[in-house]
Parts: sequence; structure tokens; C-alpha cells
Amino acid sequence: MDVIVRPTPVLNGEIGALSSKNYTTRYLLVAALSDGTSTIYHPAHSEDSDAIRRCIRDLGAELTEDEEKIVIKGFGRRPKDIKELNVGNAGAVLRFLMAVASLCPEVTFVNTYPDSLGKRPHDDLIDALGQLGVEVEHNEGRLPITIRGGNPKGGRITVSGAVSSQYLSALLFLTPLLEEDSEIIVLNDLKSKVVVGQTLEVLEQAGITIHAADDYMSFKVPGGQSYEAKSYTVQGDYPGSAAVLAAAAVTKSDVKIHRLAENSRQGERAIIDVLRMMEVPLTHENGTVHVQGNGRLKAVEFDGDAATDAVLAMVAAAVFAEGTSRFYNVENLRYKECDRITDYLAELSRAGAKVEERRDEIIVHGMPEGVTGGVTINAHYDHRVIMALTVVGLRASAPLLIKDAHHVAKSYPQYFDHLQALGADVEWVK
Ligand SMILES: O=C(O)C1=C[C@@H](OP(=O)(O)O)[C@@H](O)[C@H](O)C1
Ligand SMILES: C=C(OP(=O)(O)O)C(=O)O
Repeated sequence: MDVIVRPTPVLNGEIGALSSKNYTTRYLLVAALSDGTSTIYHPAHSEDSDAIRRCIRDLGAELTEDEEKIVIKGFGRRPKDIKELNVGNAGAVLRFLMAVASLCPEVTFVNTYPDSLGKRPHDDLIDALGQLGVEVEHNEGRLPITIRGGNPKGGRITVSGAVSSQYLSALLFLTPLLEEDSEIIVLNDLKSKVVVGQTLEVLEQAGITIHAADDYMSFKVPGGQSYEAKSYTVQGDYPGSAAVLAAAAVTKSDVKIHRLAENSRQGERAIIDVLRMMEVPLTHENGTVHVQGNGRLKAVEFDGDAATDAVLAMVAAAVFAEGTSRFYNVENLRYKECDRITDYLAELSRAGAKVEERRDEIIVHGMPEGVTGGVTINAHYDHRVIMALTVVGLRASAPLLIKDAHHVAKSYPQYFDHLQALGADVEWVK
């Protein structure tokens, strides 16, 4: 399915934020790793959250769901002996479950997105699991991957954080369940460090003790722990909402998004600060962000690693700013659903934006007069590319046709419904 995005000068209205992808993944996982029955209120509904629902059910968790909540009876440290898991295109789900699979005799993760998740590297996690005595068969660090676990005991593990924080998070979920104490040492920097804060927050809520160094480069994990069964409430999602906020920032708007907690640990909360730096009129009070855009924005310089999943939306806003913006420290955007530097900038250029890439930077020469548009965009299987190009299309002279825009459902199936509700001229076409 494709989407046509037509120029839309004005956006007005209110929406509730979608539920957080990252917290939904984590709460479903810790509920599955407990022996009791947990309840998760307002879980996300998307392809990635369906993927973890499906996989933990395959591993032996019992799930019952209604409109408001999901009740999960976990499998604790004894997942079912199953042969195959399909995580769809969900990177975090794959990495977290690769660690959990080391409690199973033999599980194969199949490759259903050869051109997206199938291209992403997992070597650093494979190496770390190897140190625990887990045997991993793989295709040059990529899917399909077979894990032959059995009985890892714990101990000293080193893991590189240079490509993704998800490898470290995976080990933090696994090691408390092992018989012996573990020490995890992070080598070569740690990208997306703020997301590890979300992992630690959820582990603490699940009754797990971890001793983390302040810089998150080393951890002491007591072994023999059990996940407690609990009730959790999923907060609103900043990465997805960042795209809607960017849309409001580049138009004349009066837009409110509710359910975005001011004190959230999501790094992508920085979209608010970045839009403020761009001099977009907005307020953030009582969980509601209110943007009253006038279409005028100023260029910014920003360390994108602090808000990994909102950088594409920030860049889309910068396309219309006065001056040159620079988003630095973003190399790990290259290892996502597509290469979010080269592939994304190719699509932005096609739409008429003036952008330049470095190995770890995105540079945007702002065009307050707007871009030409009138072209077809390749989504590269990437929900965040789709959302960001939609923002650009709202302020193009001629419509953008985004091919395969249904991949937006990886994290935000209702994205185009939300934009339509705010008055955006977007339309699904076959
Ligand atoms: O732990 C997580 O849930 C995530 C970590 C981040 O990935 P990296 O650590 O690979 O940057 C983020 O981009 C991804 O959407 C979700
Ligand atoms: C990169 C993302 O997700 P994942 O790594 O879980 O596939 C994302 O949601 O933008």
C-alpha cells in the first residue's frame, strides 16, 4: 500500500500519543520471564509488539488481552522447547529473545525480512553469548540464527556497545536468571545509552537488582534472581509522536498531543527541546505538548545519539529551517531498518531537500521556501523514513507518493489516521 501526501499548510486538533514501543517490548518480556501473572495496561499495538506477543506465546507464556490490558502468565527461567521463532522486522525483539533463547536447547530465528532486519548485524551479541558457553550458528552475524543454549551459568562477559545498545540490554535481561553472578563490561563506547536507562528502570520495577556504574560501562548482576509478577502501565511514545510534532512545527498549527510524560526516560523526549531551540512556539504541561506553529524554524546543532529514534523527524523539521543544521554522533542510524543516513538522505534529496552526509553526521541546508516534491519515495522498509518523508511532503509544492507506506505499522499503524484527524491531506492508495 502506498500513501499520497499532499501539501497541507494548516494542522489543527488533538490526539492521544500511541503507546511506547520500547516499554511495551520490555514489559512483555519481563512478564514472560516471571513465574506469575502480570498485567500490562495500554500496551502498544503494532507489528513489533505483535512480534513479541507471538514469540513469548511460542515460548510458553499465556496471554489474554482486552481493549485496555494484557494479562500474561510467564514461563520464568523455563521457556518451552520450541524449534523456531519469527520476530518479523523487530530488532529489539530479536536481540532480547536471542538472549532468552539461550535458556532453550535449540531455537532458530528465521529471516522473514531479508532486505531489512536480514541485513542488520548481531555479531557483538553472538560473541557475548559465546562467552557464556552458548553456541550460535549464524549467517555472517546475520539471520537466520540458531541458538543452542541449555545451561549458561553466568560469569564475566564483555560486549561492544559501538553498534547498538540492544546487545547490552539483552544480557541485562538474561543474566539475573543465571545460577552464578555476572559482571558485564561494555567495550568501545555505548551508543543509544539512554535506552539502557529504560531497561534498568523496567528491571527494577520487575524486582531485579543490578549494580550499574554511573556511565553504564560496567554492571554487576547477582545470579539466581526471579522476576516478580507485577502490574505495569505503558507510557506514551516519544519517537512516534516526534514525527507528528515535527509536522505541527513545519505548518501553521494548533496541535495538542496528550499522554507525553514530562519526566519520561525516553531520550526522544528531546524533540521538545530541539523544537524549542528551533524557536517553534510550544508548551509542555501535565503530559500535553501544545504546538502553535507558524511555519518558521531556526537551524540547530544536536547530538542525535541522545534521541536515536527521533533524529529523522528532527531532520525533516530542519529541512524547512532558516540556516544549516547539523545532527552529529549518529553513525548507528546506519544499522537500523535501512541505512538511515544514506538511504534517508537519498529520499530527502529526491523530494528536493538540500542535505549532505558524513560517516556519522547529517547536515541540512534549510529551505524555508519549501521543497519541490512531486516524486515517488522508496520507504526502504522503514517506518521512521515513512513518517519523516510525510512531514516533508506536507510542505512540498507538489505531492509525494510514498511507496509501501504500510511499513509504518512496524511501530505506528495509526500514524496516517492521526495526521488525517489533524487535517493533513494524506491518502492511502493501492
Ligand atoms: O532497546 C531498544 O528497545 C531500542 C534501542 C535503540 O536501538 P540501538 O541501541 O540499536 O540504537 C532504538 O533505536 C530501538 O528503536 C529500540
Ligand atoms: C530501530 C528501531 O527499532 P528496532 O531496532 O527494534 O528494529 C526503531 O524503532 O526505529
